[in-house]
Amino acid sequence: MNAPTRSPAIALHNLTVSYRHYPALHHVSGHFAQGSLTAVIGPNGAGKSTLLKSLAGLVPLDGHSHIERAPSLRLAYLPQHSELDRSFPLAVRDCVLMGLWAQTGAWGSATASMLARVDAALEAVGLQGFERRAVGTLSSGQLQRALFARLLVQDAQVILLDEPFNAVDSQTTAGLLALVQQWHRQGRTVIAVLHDDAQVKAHFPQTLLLARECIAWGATAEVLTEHHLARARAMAEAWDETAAICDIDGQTNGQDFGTLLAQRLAATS
Ligand SMILES: Nc1ncnc2c1ncn2[C@@H]1O[C@H](COP(=O)(O)OP(=O)(O)OP(=O)(O)O)[C@@H](O)[C@H]1O
Repeated sequence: MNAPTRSPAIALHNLTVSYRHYPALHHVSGHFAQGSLTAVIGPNGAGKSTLLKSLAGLVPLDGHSHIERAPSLRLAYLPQHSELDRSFPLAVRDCVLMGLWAQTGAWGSATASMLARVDAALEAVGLQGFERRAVGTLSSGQLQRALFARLLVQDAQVILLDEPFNAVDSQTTAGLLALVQQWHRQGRTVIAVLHDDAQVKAHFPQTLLLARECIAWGATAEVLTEHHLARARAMAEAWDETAAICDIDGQTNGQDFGTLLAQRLAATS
């Protein structure tokens, strides 16, 4: 199954990422079309966050992998909640202003127009009046809105969202989803890790289903089939957490991964 046919914003060539020689993601190839809106789904531990981190340039790729994108492409990344340090003493307005870091520089000061952009972004996410609040005092939903405001001021062409609606109530989710739709209409490329299949079906035209490798990638209705989902679950059950190497022939750590996987898949067909 192929990813969309519009020109690629980002192409993955045999993308493989390992942690301490243990493969979290392997041999993923395909592309995110420019302006596409893609959900990345899969079981826990499927490599979804690793994919986003590799796109953001935060983890090293294995030797034979390559991510192809224009060097000038501006990219914004929203990590998972659990990876944020909320104890850092930072006011909401400064947190959002960090989205303009490329323009302010590490020691530069914000101009009046930058502060106006920050305030407009805070208003767009319904956080006017919260400018001086410490981020550590915000609720989960308020913090996520502040982080979306930061994405707004970043004005990136590619936006990476890792479980953006986790621990967020339905009303806030609806508001944040409206922003995602707005980014899509503006022609930005949006890639979001999600766990809610109904949400994916309703709002995300493209889906990449991962189980450490690509199970399916294309139009959401064609990817979210019981066959593909069962295959992803079977892959997850067959994962060998102690495998020491990633081998393209399917042999891991001296064990016949292919035979084990075939048994699991036969049980689901
Ligand atoms: N920094 C790390 N060091 C070692 N192993 C890691 C690291 N980060 C992730 N992993 C491992 O890589 C695998 C893929 O993790 P990843 O977080 O990408 O999966 P995920 O699909 O996002 O999972 P979830 O749905 O649970 O968030 C997991 O087995 C995880 O334990």
